[in-house]
Amino acid sequence: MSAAIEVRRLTKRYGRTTAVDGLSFEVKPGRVTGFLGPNGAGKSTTMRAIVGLDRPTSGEVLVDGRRYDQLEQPLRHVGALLDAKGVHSGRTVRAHLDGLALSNRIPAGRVGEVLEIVGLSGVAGKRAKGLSLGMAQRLGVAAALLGDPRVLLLDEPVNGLDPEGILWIRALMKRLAAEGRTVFVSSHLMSEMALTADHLIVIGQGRLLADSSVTEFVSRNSRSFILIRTPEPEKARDALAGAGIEVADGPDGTLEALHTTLETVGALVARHQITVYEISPQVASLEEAFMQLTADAVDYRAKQEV
Ligand SMILES: Nc1ncnc2c1ncn2[C@@H]1O[C@H](COP(=O)(O)OP(=O)(O)OP(=O)(O)O)[C@@H](O)[C@H]1O
Repeated sequence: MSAAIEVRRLTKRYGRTTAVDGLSFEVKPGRVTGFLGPNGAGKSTTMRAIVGLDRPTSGEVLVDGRRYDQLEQPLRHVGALLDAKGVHSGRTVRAHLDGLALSNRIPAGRVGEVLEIVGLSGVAGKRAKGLSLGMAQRLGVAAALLGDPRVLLLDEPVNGLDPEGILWIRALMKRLAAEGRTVFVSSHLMSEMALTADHLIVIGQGRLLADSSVTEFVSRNSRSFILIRTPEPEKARDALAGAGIEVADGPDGTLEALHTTLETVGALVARHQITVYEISPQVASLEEAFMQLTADAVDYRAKQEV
């Protein structure tokens, strides 16, 4: 399937700060693609470049094969939720969406539909600027959906939502992807992406660190082992080595048996009559894997050219 978003050698500098540094990747339809990176990694800058709000210093970004400013009716191609702070309009929720529909030649009837989708029909007459952050997020999503676009960009949509709102946005993103749309969603939380995304683009300091399915990312980056706590570490180490099992030193004098199973280690210590206080399977969390991958790239000020 061809890509709906193509980022090609994108670089964006603000003065001496390089926010995005030669970044290339593609986002495909029919799945949720998570855009992950620590604070200041360049996610928002990349998303703003996709919808033409930031001009690349070099490189280009295409949506459906064209630059955003070449799209005839951009809102019908791509819908974006970029500013989590919500709408400051003094108009009502419905009037705000009516205005957007009118200026983008979208039939007025669509406003009622999107209000229904985001669950705001009941507050359509309320002033937009008085909405809670969670409701403002929903209004932002309604605006993004207004043109029934095939491509959706959501910058940290979970921010400010309560648990029910979080479940709602996750389900909505999955549904939109299942309809064959391209859903590109940023987050600085790996745990959130693990629950929502099918595919991951990971960046740090404006550069690509990973472009893979979530499953691949987990198997490549998470470390699992059998933890052994024993007063006879030397004996245990010899027994494991004798059975061809790789063993590493863990914290507090523990041992870590790699690429093996709980059953194998259990049978081995029994056969060698080794006293053990604990044998347990351990899996490094995805969050740890992500922190590990991005550790060198965390820099809240981004790279300064000297
Ligand atoms: N308009 C701007 N002027 C100057 N510097 C900017 C501007 N926008 C972004 N930056 C800088 O570019 C870098 C990348 O910022 P960006 O907001 O794209 O990162 P991010 O990954 O979205 O981070 P966060 O998760 O904190 O939103 C940061 O160092 C930021 O300070």
